[in-house]
Order: sequence, then structure tokens, then C-alpha cells
Amino acid sequence: MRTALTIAGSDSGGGAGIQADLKTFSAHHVFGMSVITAITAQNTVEVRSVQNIDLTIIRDQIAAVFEDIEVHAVKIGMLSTPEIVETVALNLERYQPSHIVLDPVMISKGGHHLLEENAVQKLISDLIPLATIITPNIPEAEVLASMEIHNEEDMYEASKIIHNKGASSVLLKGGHLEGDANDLYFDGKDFSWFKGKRIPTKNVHGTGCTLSSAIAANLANEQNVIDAIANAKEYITNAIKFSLNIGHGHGPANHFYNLTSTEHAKGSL
Ligand SMILES: Nc1ncnc2c1ncn2[C@@H]1O[C@H](COP(=O)(O)OP(=O)(O)OP(=O)(O)O)[C@@H](O)[C@H]1O
Ligand SMILES: Cc1ncc(CO)c(N)n1
Repeated sequence: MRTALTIAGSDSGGGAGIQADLKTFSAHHVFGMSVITAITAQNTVEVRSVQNIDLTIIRDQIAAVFEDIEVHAVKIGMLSTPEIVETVALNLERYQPSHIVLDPVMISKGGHHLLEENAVQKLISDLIPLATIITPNIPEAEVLASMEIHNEEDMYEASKIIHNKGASSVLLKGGHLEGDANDLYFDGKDFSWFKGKRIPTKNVHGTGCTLSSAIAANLANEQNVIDAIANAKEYITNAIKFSLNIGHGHGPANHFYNLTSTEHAKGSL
């Protein structure tokens, strides 16, 4: 059995964070495990409050998993504080997993800070160098590259700057720009576009979490990085196309859009 570990925050509403990651791993037939960094009281509308988890139990969760189970890929999401970033980085250095997908989660759709602003420098110095791939959205890339991104030309410049900070590769997601949802990949040498038509829906809660987990699951399943991204892009596009009308805000992606049940596939559960 192939395995993947998510190190991220819990979303009580089930659409993002640990919950989205584990659903995505299951949909890819990968055995999912979790290290919870923070608990958010969240739904499709808002993040109400956050409880960060003690550093000792974060460290112990990582040790408990790695000292017993072979981990084929790691996905990192919400980290909340500089201390949590440091703890996760130190412990990943210790266990040296072969693939790390870093989703540099910063701000929720409703504007809640999921990473303290003073943790960004730690994320750059301690975690980016460990990442096989980092998957910022446009606002996150603007912070990491210290520049504004208005169009696809700017995306080239920003991915070069972020790559220079030490990540093996960068997937800059274009979902927050106008027009189609095209993501730019840069491995330090070549650029490739992973293109997607924009789907007109408000139900895009947890799409970034889902994409990065799908990449991690595909890497755990021994796909090369390009195939892992291409297949993950197809997965998230379908998961958005058949996204679910759950809750009163941004509904979640549909992880099981390919089930034969037509009711389920239509997202009309
Ligand atoms: N409306 C849409 N139609 C099609 N693809 C989309 C749409 N919105 C986003 N995407 C794609 O979904 C993936 C996730 O990108 P997005 O920019 O939404 O991440 P994110 O902002 O980090 O998400 P979140 O913070 O909600 O987890 C990318 O491949 C992006 O291109
Ligand atoms: C716990 C958690 N992680 C990540 C995101 C970003 O979608 C979110 N809203 N909540």
C-alpha cells in the first residue's frame, strides 16, 4: 500500500485542510495519515476561531508516524506560527521523506490569517529548501516573491524568484487571475503551463488543499513530477466542475466526482 502524510490544520466544515487532504488521498487509493498543526472552527462561510496545537504533540505526531510507517510523500498545509514552521522543518529534516509538497497556506477565502505574518520568513528560510514542489496561489506568490502579479508574464518572474529561495520546483496557481485557470510550473530550467478552463462556480473552498494533496498522492504512487501535476490538475478541475452545494458560502470540491452514482456525480447530494 502506498502512503501519504498531511501536516496541516483541521477544517471543521470538512472542505479544506486535513479533511480535504485525507479525502483526496483516499480518492487516489493512497493510505492517508495526518499531523494536525491547528484546529480551526470553520465552515463554508468563515473561520471563526483557531486553536494552535502544542509543539510537543506536533513533534510527537511526526515521530509516531515516521518511526512506525513508511511515508511515500508528505503534503504540508496550514502552519499558523513561526514556531510550528520551525518544528515541522526540524522534524522533516530528521526523517528525510522523499517527496514534500508545500502548500504555503496564508489567508483563508474569508480573509482570516492562517499563517501569522511574522512566520513567512521562517517558511522561506526553513521549509522552502526542503520542498520538492511549492504550490503558491497568486496572493501567496506575491508575498513570497515580494512583487505584484497581474498577469501570466508576472507569473514567470515570480516563479523564478521563488525558485531562487531554494525549492526544487514551483507550481504557481493562476486561479486568482481573470480568465482561465492556468498554472505555471518552473523547475529551475524549464517552464510548463498546466492549463484549465475557468469553471463558473462559487464552490472553490479547499481547491488549493486538494490540488497539493493530489500531487502528493500521485508522487506517492511513483508518478514523475510532471505526470503528478498533470493528473492532479485534471482531478481538481473535475472536482470543481462537480463541486458540492453544501453550506451557504463557498461549497467544497467533490472528491468522488467519478463515482457512478449520477446524483453524487452531479454534486446534488
Ligand atoms: N473557477 C475555477 N475553475 C477551474 N479551475 C480553478 C478555478 N479556481 C481555481 N482553479 C484551479 O484550482 C487549483 C487551486 O487553485 P487556487 O488558486 O484556487 O488555490 P488556493 O487559492 O490555494 O485555494 P484554497 O485557498 O481555497 O485552498 C488551481 O489548479 C487553479 O488553477
Ligand atoms: C485548515 C485550513 N487549511 C487551509 C485552508 C485554505 O483553503 C483553510 N481554509 N483551512
